[in-house]
Amino acid sequence: MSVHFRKLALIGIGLIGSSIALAARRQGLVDVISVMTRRQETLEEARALGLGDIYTRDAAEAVRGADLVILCAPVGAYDTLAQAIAPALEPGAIVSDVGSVKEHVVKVVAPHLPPTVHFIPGHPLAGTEHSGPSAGFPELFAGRWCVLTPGSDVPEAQTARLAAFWRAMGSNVECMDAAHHDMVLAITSHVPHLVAYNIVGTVADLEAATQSEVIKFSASGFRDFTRIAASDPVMWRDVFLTNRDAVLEMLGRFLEDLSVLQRAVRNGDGDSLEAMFTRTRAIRRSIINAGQETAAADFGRPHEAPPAPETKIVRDHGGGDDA
Ligand SMILES: NC(=O)C1=CN([C@@H]2O[C@H](COP(=O)(O)OP(=O)(O)OC[C@H]3O[C@@H](n4cnc5c(N)ncnc54)[C@H](O)[C@@H]3O)[C@@H](O)[C@H]2O)C=CC1
Ligand SMILES: O=C(O)C(=O)Cc1ccc(O)cc1
Repeated sequence: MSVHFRKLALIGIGLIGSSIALAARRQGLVDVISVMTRRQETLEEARALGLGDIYTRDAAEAVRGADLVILCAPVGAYDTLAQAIAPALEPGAIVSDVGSVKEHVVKVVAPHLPPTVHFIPGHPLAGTEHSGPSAGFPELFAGRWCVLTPGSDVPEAQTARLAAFWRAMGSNVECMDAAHHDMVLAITSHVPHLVAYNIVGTVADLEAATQSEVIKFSASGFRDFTRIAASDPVMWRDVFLTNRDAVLEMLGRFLEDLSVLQRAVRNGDGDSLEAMFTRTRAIRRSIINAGQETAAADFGRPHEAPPAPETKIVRDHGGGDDA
């Protein structure tokens, strides 16, 4: 299905908004892109990057005449933004979003919208730990899933149009119920981020001497948590404020399972540990087979020349210069 929109309004222009601008432009999916953000500095950054055609800090002005509006701000800003755009929305427009939670979005956005628009919440399951307009790139959505959660009142043809827009940017698209989305994402995304924030936070609280060793020897496992724990603080604050029930449900299960592992370690129960680690290895293999990760070591990072080797002899019997 070929797809084309006259005017795309992006409300918020960080990693996701800028990636949509670049991908939609590259694929020729829109004639005009209007860019709205709250801060003048971010607007100027977007302008310097050439992400749109119209730049404004006025959300209503951005959506006027738009046949596709996508909210791309942290979800905590949605209520105010929906109120601001509602009076200026074009009848027949599709209003969507990219927020990481969906039930809350329906709750705070839908009541403000006129019945003449089609509200189809969305969530591209694609991102990085970087934020802001310069973090975006047009390939971000390629091969990744985008979940749409249309209400039962939305005509199928409108959902099909939005799905075609995401497919044209390289995404696979699946529709589901907002509550189901929030439960699935709680365990695949939200709890893993909480665990990463927690383990990196534990290190941040260690005394300075131990902390510097953790940083130095981080490639032993810790490093891979730090990428996730470097994700945008405002965006993730909003996720945990707005998907509380599903996160608490999945966190409860996680903590129960962690206790089982704790007992196995305490009891020296090697059979249980090995059985568990064998099951988890199989999960990673299926993610690779599904094309959602590469099998390359180091999370597919290109290998750079390592820094010059440093050898240090550490004595555990105290004293002396160990250089
Ligand atoms: N970062 C990620 O990996 C992913 C994020 N998302 C969702 O996408 C949305 C945007 O996230 P990112 O682009 O990563 O964030 P970001 O921090 O890179 O960009 C957010 C942008 O929103 C705008 N903004 C912030 N507060 C605003 C306000 N009060 N009013 C108007 N505009 C405001 C600014 O333009 C800012 O650059 C969030 O709702 C997030 O849950 C979805 C998938 C992946
Ligand atoms: O950077 C990563 O690994 C992510 O997990 C990206 C991400 C963050 C938030 C989402 O709602 C979807 C994808």
